Amino acid sequence: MEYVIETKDLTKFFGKRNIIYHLNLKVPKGVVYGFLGPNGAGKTTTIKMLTAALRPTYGEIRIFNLEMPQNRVEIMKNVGYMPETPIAYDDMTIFDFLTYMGRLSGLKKEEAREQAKKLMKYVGVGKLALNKIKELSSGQKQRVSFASALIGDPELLILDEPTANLDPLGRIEFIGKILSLAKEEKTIFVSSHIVSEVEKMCNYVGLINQGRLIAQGKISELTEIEENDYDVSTSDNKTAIEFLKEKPYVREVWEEENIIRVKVDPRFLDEFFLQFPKYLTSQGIRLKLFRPHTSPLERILMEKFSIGEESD
Ligand SMILES: Nc1ncnc2c1ncn2[C@@H]1O[C@H](COP(=O)(O)OP(=O)(O)OP(=O)(O)O)[C@@H](O)[C@H]1O
Repeated sequence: MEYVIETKDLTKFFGKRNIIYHLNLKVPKGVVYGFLGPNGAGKTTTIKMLTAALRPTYGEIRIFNLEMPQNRVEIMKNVGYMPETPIAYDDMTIFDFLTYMGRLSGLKKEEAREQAKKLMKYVGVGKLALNKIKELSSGQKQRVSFASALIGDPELLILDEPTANLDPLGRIEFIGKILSLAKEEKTIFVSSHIVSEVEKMCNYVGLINQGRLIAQGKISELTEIEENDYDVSTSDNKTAIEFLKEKPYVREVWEEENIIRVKVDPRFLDEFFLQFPKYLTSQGIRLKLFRPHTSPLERILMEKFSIGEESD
């Protein structure tokens, strides 16, 4: 397997505090890798080491199979990086900032200007081109920072909580953009603490908690275990519940705020899946909602993270 990012025993101390413990990240080419963990888990610290903004205490980092930080300049030519706190060039206009960043990445003046215009439009700040960075809202700054990461059409994007300041519509738009970049076979490493967002945008995940990698792999493989609790809503819940109560494979069934909760014997999930919708159709009852009670990734998180346990 070809890994775009690979770390071996990556470890970071701040003074005596061990913040990152023996992290072995493996990010295959062409995946959208969600680096998921709660506040303070160590996501930003890891990302800063990946982009050579911070030196590891020990451990190895290879990006495009080159060692970081020794090959920083060569590696970063092909990496678009969006830091957690974006953009220090407060007095520049958006247009000048993106043109300048294009020039720094080696583009000619005209190319840099053209690219800046295209990217401003792409991330939805075209109308603000002549506004200074310091006049922007944090969501607008985040859009500009995303544009800056896309300069030069890099193969790898490293994005640190890119949606943190976006409004709900901005988040949906952003996820759409990540999905279309994924179609172009870019590798995208994106940190987040929002499970639903990672589920929509990523096909790979690394779960980090208190500086340790707890699980890593394809989301579809990690979440393979079947869920036994389902949420169901129909156009006639009363009849649906009567049917379910009769079935030996239904362990429990009850209704909460118009949603039927069903606990199914895991050995007979197939029967449930086949018989229940068939029965509803035969009775002319419409199925409005049918989903596992807990989202698969959320379930993994709950299993793997010791919830409620405070770090030192
Ligand atoms: N320069 C530093 N000196 C000392 N401790 C630090 C430093 N930077 C980060 N830390 C500590 O390292 C831990 C991990 O922080 P980090 O910012 O990497 O977490 P994170 O997962 O990105 O969190 P968030 O989701 O809140 O951004 C925290 O406990 C933080 O207090």
